[in-house]
Amino acid sequence: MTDAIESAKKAAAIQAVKEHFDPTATHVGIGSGTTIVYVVEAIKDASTNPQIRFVPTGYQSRQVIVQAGLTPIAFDSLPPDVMLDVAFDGADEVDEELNCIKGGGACLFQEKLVAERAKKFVCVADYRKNQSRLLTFWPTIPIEVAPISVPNVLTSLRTIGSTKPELRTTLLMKSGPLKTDQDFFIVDAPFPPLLTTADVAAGKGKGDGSDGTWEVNKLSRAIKELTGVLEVGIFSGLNGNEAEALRVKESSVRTVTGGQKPVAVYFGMQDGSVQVRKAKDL
Ligand SMILES: O=C[C@H](O)[C@H](O)[C@H](O)COP(=O)(O)O
Repeated sequence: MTDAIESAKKAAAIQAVKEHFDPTATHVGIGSGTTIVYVVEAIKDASTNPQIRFVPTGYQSRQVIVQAGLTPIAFDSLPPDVMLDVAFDGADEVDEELNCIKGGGACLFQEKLVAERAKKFVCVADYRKNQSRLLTFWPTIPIEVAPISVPNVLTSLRTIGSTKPELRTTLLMKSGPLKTDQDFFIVDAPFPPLLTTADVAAGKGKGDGSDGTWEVNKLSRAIKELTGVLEVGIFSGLNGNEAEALRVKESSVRTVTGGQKPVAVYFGMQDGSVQVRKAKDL
């Protein structure tokens, strides 16, 4: 990585933590990847609560927490009524409606669990991830699948318009598929650049695959429906604020599922500045 990219990640992390981390927070989600390391550094400097607990999104994430001298708590040992004050994570690509592609580093299932458990989910990234449509620069949708289902899932993905979906293999000396924290595999599926909901409303395509176009949410649901798919690396739909507002409006029972879309994304730019893309209601 160049110094410019690393500096961009760090600048974005510092600003995101400054604006979204309450030093008295009790439970914070920590995502995976290289950018999150700068987030953890900034949180360590800012936290004033010795009782704070950090929920990791996998092995690497837990290592980052522990190496920073902070205390991890497993996702499944969270008391049922506890929502995370905030969850931070990286992203592989973000569109102008704040939909994200994640899973470039093979972490997406636990990342989605943690994002949905947070009152607010905040992403931090460098300028390469800042695009108007998903699948502009980042080439594929990462999908976590049960090993035995790989042939079926590949066939189904081709049927719904993915040109050349592939099982992700390790880049190391050994051959064979890469395994996730769940011991599952990752399939990377390319599609043409995805439409936003605004694109569909403007008549730029049906977005349901029938005319060769896919809208972000529709593609995410279509892939998730395939038997053998554990989770899709598209984070879309509601953000935490929207999910909470819907619960209040419908007087619905609180479920543990919040929003999976970030309320804000911080992009570190090449010139050292930080560009922030926020949800309308923030
Ligand atoms: O699988 C990995 C995660 O989704 C990461 O958060 C994502 O790939 C971004 O990673 P990085 O910060 O290293 O670009």
